[in-house]
Amino acid sequence: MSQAKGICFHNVTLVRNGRTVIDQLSLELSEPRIGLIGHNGSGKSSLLRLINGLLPVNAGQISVFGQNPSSGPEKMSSHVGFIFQNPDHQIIFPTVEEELCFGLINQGLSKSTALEKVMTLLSEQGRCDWAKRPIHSLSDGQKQWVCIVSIILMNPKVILLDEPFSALDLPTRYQLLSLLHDLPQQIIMISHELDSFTDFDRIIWLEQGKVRQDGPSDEILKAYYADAKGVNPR
Ligand SMILES: Nc1ncnc2c1ncn2[C@@H]1O[C@H](COP(=O)(O)OP(=O)(O)OP(=O)(O)O)[C@@H](O)[C@H]1O
Repeated sequence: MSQAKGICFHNVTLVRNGRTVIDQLSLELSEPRIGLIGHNGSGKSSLLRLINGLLPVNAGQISVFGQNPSSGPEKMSSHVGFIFQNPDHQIIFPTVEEELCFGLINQGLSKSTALEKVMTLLSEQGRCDWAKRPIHSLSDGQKQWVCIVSIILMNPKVILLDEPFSALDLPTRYQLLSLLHDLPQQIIMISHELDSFTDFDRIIWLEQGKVRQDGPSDEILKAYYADAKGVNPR
């Protein structure tokens, strides 16, 4: 298994509640933009959770930039940022400023340096006035923006997004997609909104914890649509 360069799965199996949900999966994930698709329950979220150590493997090995995710999500946080579907599962502080400072302070920055970084980024985004805003006053899209920005501040090597747009309207989705589009980090994203994968390098289609198809996004999305419409019944 090649190490250090990126994310590698070698014969990985994950069992949840007695059911095999990732089945002897071997993958190298090195492209800058990778999409994960598949029907409900096919194992997409489980796969992302293996990468940042939220779930431990039952068999096989995973290497994430040379590190074993079994060291746990906190240890992985300098390499891996995770954005959940529901921002309320991620946000823990009452104001935007406190939420954004938290990860940086966890990474060892002083409170004042963390605040300086947060204010610089808010200013770059034209949102200085957001610093003191109570989280409960934000819409779902605005909360998701805070989650994405909090991950960007921590500067991980890869950002994992688990259906980040499912509760958002179209304009908010496009704003967040444009924010993600310009980031230098590798992105691995799950979405059922397939037009979110415009410009992605690679799409992996999961089925029952195995790869059904894997390749350039146009090709795989076309096959997925055709399958869903029953054009290519198996
Ligand atoms: N917390 C859990 N405990 C036990 N089993 C779980 C848990 N979450 C999911 N599973 C099981 O793991 C399998 C894969 O689920 P997973 O959430 O990874 O699929 P998914 O492809 O992300 O689905 P969806 O598109 O519905 O989000 C499913 O069979 C599901 O029942």
